[in-house]
Parts: sequence; C-alpha cells; structure tokens
Amino acid sequence: MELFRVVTLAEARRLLTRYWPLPGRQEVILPLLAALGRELARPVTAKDDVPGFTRATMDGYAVRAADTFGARETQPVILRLAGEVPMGQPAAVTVGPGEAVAVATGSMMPPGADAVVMVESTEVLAEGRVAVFKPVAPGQDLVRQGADVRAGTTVLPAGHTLRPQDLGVLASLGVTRVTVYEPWRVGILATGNEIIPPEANPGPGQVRDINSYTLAGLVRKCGAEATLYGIAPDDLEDLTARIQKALVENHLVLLSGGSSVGTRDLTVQVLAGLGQPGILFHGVALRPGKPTVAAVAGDKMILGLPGHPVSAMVVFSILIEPLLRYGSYDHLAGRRTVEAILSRTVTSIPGREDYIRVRLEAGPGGFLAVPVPGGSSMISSMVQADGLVAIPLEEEGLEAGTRVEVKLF
Ligand SMILES: Nc1nc2c(c(=O)[nH]1)N[C@H]1C(S)=C(S)[C@@H](COP(=O)(O)OP(=O)(O)OC[C@H]3O[C@@H](n4cnc5c(N)ncnc54)[C@H](O)[C@@H]3O)O[C@H]1N2
Ligand code: MOO
Repeated sequence: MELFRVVTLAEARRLLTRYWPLPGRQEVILPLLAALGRELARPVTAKDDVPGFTRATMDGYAVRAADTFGARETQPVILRLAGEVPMGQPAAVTVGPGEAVAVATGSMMPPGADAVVMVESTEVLAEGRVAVFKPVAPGQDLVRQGADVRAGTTVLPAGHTLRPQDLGVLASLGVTRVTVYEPWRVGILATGNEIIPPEANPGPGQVRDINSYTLAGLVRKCGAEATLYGIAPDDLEDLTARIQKALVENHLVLLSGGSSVGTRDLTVQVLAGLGQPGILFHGVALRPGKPTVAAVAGDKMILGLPGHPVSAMVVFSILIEPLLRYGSYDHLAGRRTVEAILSRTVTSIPGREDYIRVRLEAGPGGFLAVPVPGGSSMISSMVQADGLVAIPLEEEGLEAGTRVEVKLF
C-alpha cells in the first residue's frame, strides 16, 4: 500500500504558490461593468485630477475665510453678494474682499474664495448683502482639485480584482474599458463507481453526485468559470481521458474522490503520469482533507480532493479559494473572518490542523461559535454551518470560552 507523504498545510500552500498564478492567461479588454470581479492585467494611472475643479461641499456662500473671522451670532459679518455659481457651469464671478458668492453642493468654487459658509450660518439681507454668523477656516467645506485622485498616480495596481468602488474610480477618470485577465477556467470531475447524477435514482450502494455542485458553486463564487466534466468510473483509461480533456480546456482541474489509499484509488496514478513536474504532495496534515493530492503538468494544475463532501469543500476553501480569488494566501481582506467565543470544548489530535464547522449565534458579548455535529460525509453539516474554525497543528483542542476566528463561507 502506498503511504502518504503527508505535508503540513503551510507546506502544501508553499508548494502550490510555487506554481500559482499559472502562466498563460489571456488578457481581454472589457467595458467597465463587464469587468466587475475581474483581475486587472495592467495598472491604471489617472490621466485627470478628480475632482477636476475645486468644488463646494455645502450649499452656502463662497467667501474669503479671513473676512469671516470674528463673526458671531450677535455680531455677524456683512458681506456683499456678488453673484452665484450655477451647477455644472464655470464660475464666472470672482470673490473679492468683503464679498460672497452663492454656491451649491458640488458647484465650482469661484476664484478668490477659499472657504464656504454653509447657508444655515447666514441670512440674506436686503440690497444684495448677506450676514455671516459664524467664522470659517480656509479650506472649509470645499474639496480641492485633485484631492480625491491626483493625475499621474496609479489608482489600481495590476492584479487587483475590481470591486464596485473600483469601477467608480475608473468611471470618475473616464476609463470605460479596462484590460483584465480572462477568468480562471476550472474543470470539475467527480470520480467513483458509486456516484450517479443527481437526477438519477440511486440503486443499492449508489449515491448522488454532490461534489460537482458544491465545487462548481465555490468556483463561481470566486469569479472563476466552472465546467462540469461528469462522473468518471474507477477505470484508468476513462479517468485519464477525461482528465486530459478537462486539462486541455481549463487552467485548473478539480477531482473529487479516489484520492485515498484504497485499492481502487486511481487518481494518484493518473496524476503521476500527466507530465512534469508531477505530484507536488499527496496527503496534508489536515482534518478533514488528509487525502488531498496536488499535481502540476506543464502550465496546468490538478487538485484531487477527498470524496467526502465536507472534506472537498473545506479543502477548497482553505487551499484553492484564496488562490482563485486573490492570487495568494496572504491577502488580508480575503480572510473574511469574524471573532467569536467558542460555545463548547472541541478536541483535536496534535500533528494535524483541524477545521471544525461552526454556526454563529448572538452571544452576550458578540458572536458565539457553536460547533456543528456530523462527520465529513455529511453535507447537511455544511448547510447548518456559517464558517470554519481552525485548531492549530500542535493543539489538543480548544476550550469552551476560547476567542476564535471564524472564517465565513
Ligand atoms: N484506510 C484509510 N481509509 C481512509 C482514509 C485513510 O487515510 N486511510 N482516509 C479517509 C478520509 S479522511 C477520507 S476524506 C476518505 C476520502 O477518500 P477518497 O478521496 O478516496 O474518496 P472516495 O473513497 O472516493 O469517497 C469517500 C466518500 O465520499 C463519497 N463521495 C465521493 N465522491 C462523491 C461525490 N461526488 N458526491 C457525493 N459523495 C461522494 C463516496 O461515495 C465515499 O462515501 O477516505 C477515508 N478512508
Ligand atoms: O480527512 Mo477526510 O478528508 O476526514 O474527511
């Protein structure tokens, strides 16, 4: 029987990042909205200042701040109303000493003014005069040209995944087409003689395919493309042919099942024969997920995930999702964790990293992480869970009341 060369999770990640990102992704130019969730292939540099002109951020009067010094409720400063700046038009009037010009939120600041007095601090008097009841500081209630984005600066680096706010800054700069990478294409193949499609009625010993659907869902949530390659029986030739087809059409292929040490477990045999550099690891000090196998053949990567539905999902979440979604394991915003208090003691075996499923509940001082019962074959335990809690490699468990980080699904 083949023995696993079990690596730690850290080692497995290190091995995968040697090859990730895989080379050869095409660049495509897309209109702004279509680029949401895509990864920029090139940095974007601002050609213009945003805002393109200094503008008021309150409805009121553009003034010279110094003119308002000393203004009080009981002793207003009286300024001459020199005109107004209409929205969306250039400021045609200049603010001279002792003068005020009416502005609205977003209108262009007239030359000569260095602050805005909000309308609530003023009163219009007869004969084109305005009383100011409060002093303003220079720069008050305006945004200077280029204060948001300065022309010439890099607003978004290459490799950045575009979020709604990123589309916003691009729109503000007049960038309506961006160069992004094609999405990662991920082929998904279930294996096992006992696995049947979900629309079929299982005979004795048969089970419906869960993993194709959980994995495809996880892949799509990462913004990648998922294609199902059906169910391969435990047959060397058939399995090899399906994997090869999936590899041609995708960057990454995910298999589930057949990664353990059983006599019919062909996956490793097939992966070993696909090309160089070959198998990166077979076995991770992880629970669930120990029989995970990874290989690289040329510029393609193949992950053999455990057959148990929970294990396949957990391994995807901790090993693959960060790469597909953020290109690395150390993207801080990618962690998506919440702090919670563990509701009961959980045990673990030192020497492997344990991932337990937890449900979040409202506790007295924040979230409570309640471990969800059920083994790694039970998909319903994932349905009940909101996230995962890691028990570190050398710990024997975590006691009730421990502050834990819950990685949300
Ligand atoms: N002697 C040992 N036995 C096992 C070990 C071990 O180290 N030594 N590891 C156990 C662990 S842990 C896991 S996890 C499983 C994983 O085994 P495989 O990856 O080889 O998966 P299979 O044996 O093919 O399947 C396991 C289980 O999952 C069901 N399955 C598989 N694919 C699907 C699918 N697409 N949809 C739904 N369910 C699926 C399959 O029917 C089995 O019940 O091995 C342990 N054994
Ligand atoms: O480690 Mo297996 O992947 O328990 O379920």
